[in-house]
Amino acid sequence: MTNKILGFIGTGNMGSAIIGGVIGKTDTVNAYDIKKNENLAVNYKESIADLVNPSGVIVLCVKPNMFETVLAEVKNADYKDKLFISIAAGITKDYIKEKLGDVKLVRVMPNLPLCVGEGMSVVCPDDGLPDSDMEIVKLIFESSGKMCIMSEDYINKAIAVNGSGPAYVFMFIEAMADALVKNGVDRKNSYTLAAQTVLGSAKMMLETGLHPGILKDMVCSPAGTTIDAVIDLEKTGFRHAVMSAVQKCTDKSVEMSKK
Ligand SMILES: NC(=O)C1=CN([C@@H]2O[C@H](COP(=O)(O)OP(=O)(O)OC[C@H]3O[C@@H](n4cnc5c(N)ncnc54)[C@H](OP(=O)(O)O)[C@@H]3O)[C@@H](O)[C@H]2O)C=CC1
Ligand SMILES: O=C(O)[C@@H]1CCC=N1
Repeated sequence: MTNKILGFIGTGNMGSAIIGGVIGKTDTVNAYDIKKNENLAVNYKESIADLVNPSGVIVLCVKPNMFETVLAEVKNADYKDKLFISIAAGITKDYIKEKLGDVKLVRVMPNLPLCVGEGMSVVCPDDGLPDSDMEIVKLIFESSGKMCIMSEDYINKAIAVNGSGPAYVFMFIEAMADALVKNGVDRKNSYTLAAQTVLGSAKMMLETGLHPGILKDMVCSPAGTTIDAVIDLEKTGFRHAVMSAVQKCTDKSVEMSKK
């Protein structure tokens, strides 16, 4: 529990996912968005200045292309001693400090599964950030999943797995389900089979701590069904396709960070 007032700018996919985890863990959650999400139990303010002035912590959850506009409005408020948390891809801490000066700043790359309490957030704090501020960051991002602390130097690499990765996983689930549908299984059961299989496999790896190769080998019976699928996946370049996609995503993050 923190007695700091949290203020969210942007309550779309990610703003609302993060808010969902912190509701009840702090006295007040305020928000500003150009359109209100009536399903969120937050106090919407009418302007960015109205949001920033009473807040102790400001979480920036707008798209990267809105940062210039939003930070210009933040500058019209009482913002100097506040803690800022930015979750945007491609917006560096240097960029924010260029606009706001030397504010207390933490860059975070969270992911969409925060909205079901199974998020993975990469947290890049400023050197020397007070422990009390770090406690708030932990409160926010550990309420809806796991977090790890890294230097900002690694954030473009991390984004390509924890930030963007859910999209690839959803595609994998969809592909497995489509294959079931081709073989006559109904859609609903196909999605449940595919999604629960991904969930269970991920949970097993995290809970056992075993190497993924060992777990894969446990599924591949000699002359059984799985090894035929594994050989086909290797032939069609499955693992290369994933590694190449992750690299493309990293390259895009680096490119976005140059602007
Ligand atoms: N989606 C994801 O999986 C992840 C996204 N991120 C980062 O999170 C950030 C937000 O992404 P996401 O939640 O998906 O985006 P959304 O578009 O869902 O949410 C952004 C919200 O901000 C609103 N908005 C636009 N302009 C302003 C403004 N000037 N002031 C206040 N609110 C405004 C948007 O309204 P409107 O829709 O009307 O424009 C929208 O409601 C991005 O920077 C992204 O890089 C990080 C990790 C994962
Ligand atoms: O696609 C994007 O730019 C954002 C960042 C990570 C996930 N979605």
